[in-house]
Amino acid sequence: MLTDNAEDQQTHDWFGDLQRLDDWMDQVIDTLQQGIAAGQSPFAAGIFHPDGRCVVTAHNTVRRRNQISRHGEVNALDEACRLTGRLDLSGLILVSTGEPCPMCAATAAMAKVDGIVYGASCSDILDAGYKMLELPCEEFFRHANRSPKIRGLVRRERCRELLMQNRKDAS
Ligand SMILES: Nc1nc2[nH]cnc2c(=O)[nH]1
Repeated sequence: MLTDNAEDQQTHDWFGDLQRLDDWMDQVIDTLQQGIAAGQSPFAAGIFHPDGRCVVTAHNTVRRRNQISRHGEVNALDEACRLTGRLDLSGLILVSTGEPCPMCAATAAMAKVDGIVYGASCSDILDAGYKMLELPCEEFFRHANRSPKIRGLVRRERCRELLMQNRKDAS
């Protein structure tokens, strides 16, 4: 049975807590900047409890690993599964500096996350020269049998700026 405290944590209105969403995105942006310093593409993601606690953050490692699927979101989801020992991440929130592409959205759906928060939009990512399948995340989930709560454009200007400063064709 849940204690009162645990119940509070489960029912916390993270979706409407704009300060919390900004704080989460700031943590993920720090990880993105570590990725850039390590020569990686400007994307990162994290997995959080609704009560605020961070399970993990991870940046994109496509270049370092030479693996096309190593997007920030997939790395964070994989690592959260490893750390928690669960393949079912229901109750947790995926926070990403960029709108999840269909591969990342599908991985989030498989992991059953309760929510997705993203910064830069699909069109911001394309503007910075990163090709993605042009299917907005909300559109993807309209066709899926699970629908996490989705909150986009959190710290969008900062996430977009980091994309534009690290354009794909800049190197
Ligand atoms: N959302 C997202 N889009 C990308 N496009 C290229 N890499 C990435 C990534 O890691 N995340």
